[in-house]
Amino acid sequence: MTLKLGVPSKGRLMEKTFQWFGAHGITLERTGSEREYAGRVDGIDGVSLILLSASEIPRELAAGRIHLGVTGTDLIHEKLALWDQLVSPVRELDFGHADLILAVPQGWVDVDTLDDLDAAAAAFRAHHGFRMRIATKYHRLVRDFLRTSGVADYALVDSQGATEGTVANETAEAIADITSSGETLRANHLKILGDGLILQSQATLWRSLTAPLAEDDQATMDALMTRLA
Ligand SMILES: Nc1ncnc2c1ncn2[C@@H]1O[C@H](COP(=O)(O)OP(=O)(O)OP(=O)(O)O)[C@@H](O)[C@H]1O
Ligand SMILES: O=P(O)(O)OC[C@H]1O[C@H](OP(=O)(O)OP(=O)(O)O)[C@H](O)[C@@H]1O
Repeated sequence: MTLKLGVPSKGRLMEKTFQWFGAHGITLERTGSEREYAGRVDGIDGVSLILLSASEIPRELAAGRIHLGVTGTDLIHEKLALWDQLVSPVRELDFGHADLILAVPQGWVDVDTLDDLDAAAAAFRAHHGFRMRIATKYHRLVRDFLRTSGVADYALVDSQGATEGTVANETAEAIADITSSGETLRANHLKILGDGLILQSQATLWRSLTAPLAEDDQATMDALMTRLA
């Protein structure tokens, strides 16, 4: 058997994950053609590389189909109810930093806090006859956050990308998405609510609490943990 390590298959997260493991003497690389999702691990025996979408890594860890995986805190908390019973964080990797935030149009001059948003939501419904729409792909995290904050008069609209554009496109009045430099928010004339920080995320190495470990896998896991410590 081999220990299965799930890593994002493309983009910033893949490159930085490869660099991070490289700095610990473990070489991860893609093999085959540019479009083939195959990979190799050098520098430690008994580990195989599984290239996956960052958003699917939580599910694979939870199902025990991979033993270890790199993905953002945001995706683990969003995709897995009771995440701490299914996975455990091994190391925060100090890249992929992003904040999940709630933002409204810059033109909403009277709305700077969640209390303001709550008042605006009630006024919006009275005026338009439907609930204020918040576009996001983080349904669980946003619902939990707004429940705790006492905001109830809204409807979530699913947006799997280009979320900041939904306000200009008039498919939503507010958004909840991740931000890092803030440029996408500014370019789309949105402002973050003063108390609108939902979650701070970064790329993290997670260990599955459900993946079965054969005896030789356990030895490989111990060796890997020592190398990454
Ligand atoms: N601008 C950013 N700066 C820093 N981290 C980011 C940024 N955008 C996304 N991330 C982080 O990268 C991780 C993957 O996000 P992304 O949305 O790119 O993945 P994905 O949609 O699952 O990818 P795929 O298209 O393969 O499904 C998340 O944990 C997210 O927090
Ligand atoms: O604060 P910034 O540095 O501008 O980064 C934030 C943007 O980055 C992510 O989008 P991504 O590039 O992954 O594209 P997406 O909108 O299709 O998810 C995120 O969804 C924001 O739109």
